[in-house]
Amino acid sequence: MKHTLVLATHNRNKVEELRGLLAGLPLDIVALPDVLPQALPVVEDGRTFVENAVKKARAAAHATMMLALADDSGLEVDALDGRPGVYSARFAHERATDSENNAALLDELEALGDPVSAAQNKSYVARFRCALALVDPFAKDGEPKVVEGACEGRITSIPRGSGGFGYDPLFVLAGMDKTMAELTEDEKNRVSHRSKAFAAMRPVISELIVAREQQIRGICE
Ligand SMILES: O=c1nc[nH]c2c1ncn2[C@H]1C[C@H](O)[C@@H](COP(=O)(O)OP(=O)(O)OP(=O)(O)O)O1
Ligand SMILES: [Mg+2]
Repeated sequence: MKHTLVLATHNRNKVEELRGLLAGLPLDIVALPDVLPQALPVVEDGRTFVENAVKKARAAAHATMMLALADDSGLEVDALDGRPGVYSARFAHERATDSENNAALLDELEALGDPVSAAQNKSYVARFRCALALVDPFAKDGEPKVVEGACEGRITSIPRGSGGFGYDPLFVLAGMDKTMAELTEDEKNRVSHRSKAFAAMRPVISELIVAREQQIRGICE
């Protein structure tokens, strides 16, 4: 039996990556914009990635009555005291594109000093963070299941690569001489903050599927 899971995101790149991560689970996966014609009025005003992920998953689960998985993620730069953080998607301005955000990030880093030389040193240390929230609209306790993952690296002032999305071309992976945008989708899905969070989410989803099937068998018997 297949269960339906809605990906509570309007970001097509996340949909693609999450589909790859969910492969092998007995799920029919749909993206929120494909099942709801209008965007849900979710204000991403949480103080943490977890709060925002829970808001998005709850809204999608209640609007669709499907099992909903949401992702809230972003970039933390040590030299900027953890910014852009939860404001990553709107770092340049409220409706910013990825390239506007990347330019805003480099502008801020440049204001701190020469980015090319500083990229070699600790001040440009950064990490991607991801919170994933799963909400089952039929769960008795109504509690979301939440996991987190992070991926360490540093910011380079010279963008490289055409894969991925967001800040990927500026993010050099720790221990590798590659930006996240120079990885294939499969490679990114082995190292990213999203994949690390998902490694903790996969068993949670599996257990939920087993529990649902037991429930259904109970009703049928
Ligand atoms: O793997 C990633 N590679 C590069 N950049 C990334 C990644 N993961 C998140 N990011 C950046 C993009 C965006 O500036 C922000 C996410 O913002 P976030 O609100 O979670 O997503 P979003 O608004 O694009 O879609 P939605 O809220 O509908 O899920 O962090
Ligand atoms: Mg968002």
